[in-house]
Amino acid sequence: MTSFYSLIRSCQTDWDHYIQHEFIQQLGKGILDIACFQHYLKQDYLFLINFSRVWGLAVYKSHDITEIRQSLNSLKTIAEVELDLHVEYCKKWRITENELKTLTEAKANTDYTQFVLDVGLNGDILDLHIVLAPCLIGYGMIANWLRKQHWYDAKNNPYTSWIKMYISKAFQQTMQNEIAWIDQRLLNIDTSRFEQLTTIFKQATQLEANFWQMGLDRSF
Ligand SMILES: Cc1ncc(CN)c(N)n1
Repeated sequence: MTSFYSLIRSCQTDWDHYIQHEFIQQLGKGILDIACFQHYLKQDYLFLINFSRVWGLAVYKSHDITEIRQSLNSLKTIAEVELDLHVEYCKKWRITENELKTLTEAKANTDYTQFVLDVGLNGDILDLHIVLAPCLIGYGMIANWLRKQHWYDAKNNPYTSWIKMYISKAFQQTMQNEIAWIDQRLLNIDTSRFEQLTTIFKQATQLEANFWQMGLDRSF
């Protein structure tokens, strides 16, 4: 049976590279250079703004009022809650709001958001959810993977607060709801449609891994 996990299996090597990326391993061990994490956080502010635009697109692409409300809810959560939390979180890492507003967008960031927006504009609501899946579901799975590692020492790790956001019940529940939504839509698709979706999923997964690499290299 085709399910969300079939998408992962279709690009297992890329998926593992993303979930277990060097950036994540160093973060989990608490040895990631703070400058790399700060660079990542700054770029992620720009990413979240673009990400909220994509949910706006999902509102437009929705089939019915239930889907409209669902997408609107995601848009509101990012624009009204997550972005404010991100700005506050950045302050703890000595990144000012002014700095966030005057950032230059890194290539890995532009490439990723451009791809997501292109898929969103040209595809349907299912394409949109699939292109966003490595982002939404991937971070929850990264947090779960980190939790399973023996070297995760929560007390002495400066990045524990970041990991906790994605281990949280609220985030894990959102992730499970998204997996269920996708599973439902994958039930009745044919092989060629599934192949289209695997191409989108694989590319988005690679672009997420590039985002980690951008953080690690502090590149623009
Ligand atoms: C680049 C990226 N990907 C995913 C997430 C988690 N929604 C994020 N904050 N930033």
